Amino acid sequence: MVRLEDIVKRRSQSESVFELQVPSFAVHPGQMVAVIGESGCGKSTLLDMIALVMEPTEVARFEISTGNTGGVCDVAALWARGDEGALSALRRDFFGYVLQTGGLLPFLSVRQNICLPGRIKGHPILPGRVGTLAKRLGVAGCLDRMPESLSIGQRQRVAIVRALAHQPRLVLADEPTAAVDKARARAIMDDMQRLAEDESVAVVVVTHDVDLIMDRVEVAYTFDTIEVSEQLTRSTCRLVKEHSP
Ligand SMILES: Nc1ncnc2c1ncn2[C@@H]1O[C@H](COP(=O)(O)OP(=O)(O)OP(=O)(O)O)[C@@H](O)[C@H]1O
Repeated sequence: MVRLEDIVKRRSQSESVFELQVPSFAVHPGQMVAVIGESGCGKSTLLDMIALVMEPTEVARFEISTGNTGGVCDVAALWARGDEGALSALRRDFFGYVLQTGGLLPFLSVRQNICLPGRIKGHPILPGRVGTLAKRLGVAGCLDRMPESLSIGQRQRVAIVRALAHQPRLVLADEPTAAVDKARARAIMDDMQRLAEDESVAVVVVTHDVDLIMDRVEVAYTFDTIEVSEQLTRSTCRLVKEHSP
């Protein structure tokens, strides 16, 4: 569904340069892939490139399969010719996002929060879908409440409903369980994994929590980071797991 090969991203800050190398990265429909590693190793940089919000510095191959008919979009070519219209359309239609702290707007009800991305994107949400997803994630009773009256765990579950409501093909989750305790984190990861399988949605989860994620995913990537010189830090993304859980 998403395939990256030989991608490099260089980020400069005053005198120092951080270089992320991604020899190979892939995620397929129905699969949950973990991206793990220490703070500063490049997890968010990789996620931002996959989300098409950060342009790679060098790229050999960056492809997204856009439909069930086998259509493949050459993202590298879109970046190369600065086709912002096509990139925006992909961002709008293809992705769902789950953020670290839920990111719900406090002045909208839970239901309005869930429906907002679909409204902004101009994608009507199928009748009954919000209720069905909310029921599956145990937040059906929260739909007409305001976010402030929900626990942190409930807010994260609502954020997952919101990410999936408009039927994206790929969900990007950046530390989705950082704000909840271990038991809730396990339950939320299990829910995301089951939903990914049932809906044939691909999920990329960025997390520090190796114990939490490794038993749950078929595929995981991490980073080898070295200080090449005082000025240059190089981090290389590599596969650490590729088995059935
Ligand atoms: N805006 C920026 N400009 C230049 N360099 C940056 C910028 N943001 C981050 N970096 C550098 O890029 C490197 C990777 O950052 P990134 O945020 O991808 O790491 P991370 O693994 O997601 O970290 P964390 O787990 O702490 O969120 C870091 O060394 C950081 O110093």
